[in-house]
Parts: sequence; C-alpha cells; structure tokens
Amino acid sequence: MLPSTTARLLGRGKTLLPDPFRRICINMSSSSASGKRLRVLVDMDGVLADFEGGFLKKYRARYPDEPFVSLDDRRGFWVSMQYGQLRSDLCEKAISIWESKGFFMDLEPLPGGVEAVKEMAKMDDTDVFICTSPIKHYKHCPYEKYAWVEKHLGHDFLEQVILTRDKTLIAGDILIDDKPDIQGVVPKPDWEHILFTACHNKHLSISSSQRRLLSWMDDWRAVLDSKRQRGAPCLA
Ligand SMILES: Cc1cn([C@H]2C[C@H](O)[C@@H](COP(=O)(O)O)O2)c(=O)[nH]c1=O
Ligand SMILES: [Mg+2]
Repeated sequence: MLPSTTARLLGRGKTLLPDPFRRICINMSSSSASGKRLRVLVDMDGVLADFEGGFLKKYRARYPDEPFVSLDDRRGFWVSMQYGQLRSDLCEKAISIWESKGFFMDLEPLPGGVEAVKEMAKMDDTDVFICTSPIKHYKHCPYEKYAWVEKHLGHDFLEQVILTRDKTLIAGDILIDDKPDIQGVVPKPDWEHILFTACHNKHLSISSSQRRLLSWMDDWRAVLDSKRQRGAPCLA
C-alpha cells in the first residue's frame, strides 16, 4: 500500500481497518523519526485516573483512626514515602491500599481526561497511547488497568495500552505524566515530558525548558500543535 493511502486510512477512517492491519500501519507510519504522525503518550494514574483521591478515600475508610495526609499537604511523588515519614508503619498501610482488589478499577476519571484522549485519538495524524506503570504486586493491577480503559475509553482502546515499568524505553513525541522525574535505562528518551499538575507536584518549580499542563482544562491542543511545529513530524 502506498504511504499516502496508508496515511489516509489511518486518519479519520482509521478504525475501519481490521486490528492486525491497523497495527502494521501504525508501526509503519510512526516508527521513523522523520515520520509524519504525532505520537502522544498519556499516563494513567494522576493524569486520567484519580489515584490520589482514590487512595485517600480508601485509606481513611480502612484506617479511620490513623493519621493521614490531606491532598493539600501532599508533597513528593511517592505516597508511601510521605506516609512512612508520618509514622514508619504507615508506609505498609498505604501500600496495602493500592495492592487491594478493586483499587485501580474503582479510580474516578480526572475531569476532562477521558474526553481529551478520545478527542486526541480522532485527530488527524495523531496516535495516542496510554502509557502506565503497573505495581509489582501484579495480582489485580494490570487486569484492572485494562478493565478501566475498557470501561472509560471503550474496548477498541485496549489496542493503545502500554504497560511498562520503564517509560524511557517507549518512543513517542510527548509524554503527559504527573511524575516529575521519569527515569529509566534510556538517558535521553525521545519524548518531551509535559508535567501534568497534581497535588504532589504543584509546588515544584520546573526548569524554563519544561512545560506543564495544569489540568485537562488547560490548552492541551496547543501543546500538541506546538510539538507538530517544533518536531515537524507532521503530514505535509
Ligand atoms: C504514589 C505511588 C504510586 N505507586 C505506583 C502506582 C502506580 O502503579 C505507579 C505510578 O504509575 P505512573 O504510570 O507513573 O502513574 O506507581 C507506588 O508504587 N507507590 C506510590 O507511593
Ligand atoms: Mg502518574
């Protein structure tokens, strides 16, 4: 198939293709650095799913007599670390919350996130993937992450899910993620990290070259557009 035909099929009409064929086309059309499509990686916990709110609600329900950290007082990415600093045994209690059945499945969507991802996925020359790190206690989390995506974004979106403990290995143009420091085996990943504002990172000052998305009400479309222009990986 000619590249131009492929691009057209992967544009507005891309869902018409059978799954295996779509996969081949997506790989063909976005694998090279000089490719024409924009690849957006979107984190799940703290970006699409309300991990912090879900955690606090379940922690307080299970441990009503224990101290807790309000969302206003959250500092640092690791909830477990801050609870451990509050009192050493609270670290394990915090971990017990997200290791429990139903934790990831029950997370509420953050306002506007699901709608934004659906809109992105329909944009011309744009591939969007959910890029999320499962916990190592794998009994419930990986299953529930898939189930969450199916529930909120639909069955077809399961094709777009990437579970990885190392996001630096994943090629993309943008990674929208609430974790301030994303590290792994690749020292300089392909993507530009757009820091998604969350209760734990809102007080951090970021370098002048780094960009934030304050919420899904912020202008994420402009972020994507700027990347198309800067990276010039867009259809002529
Ligand atoms: C706050 C916190 C999170 N985790 C786990 C929970 C998630 O599976 C990942 C975060 O994934 P993301 O793709 O970077 O959003 O980390 C944890 O183990 N301990 C914590 O304190
Ligand atoms: Mg996250």
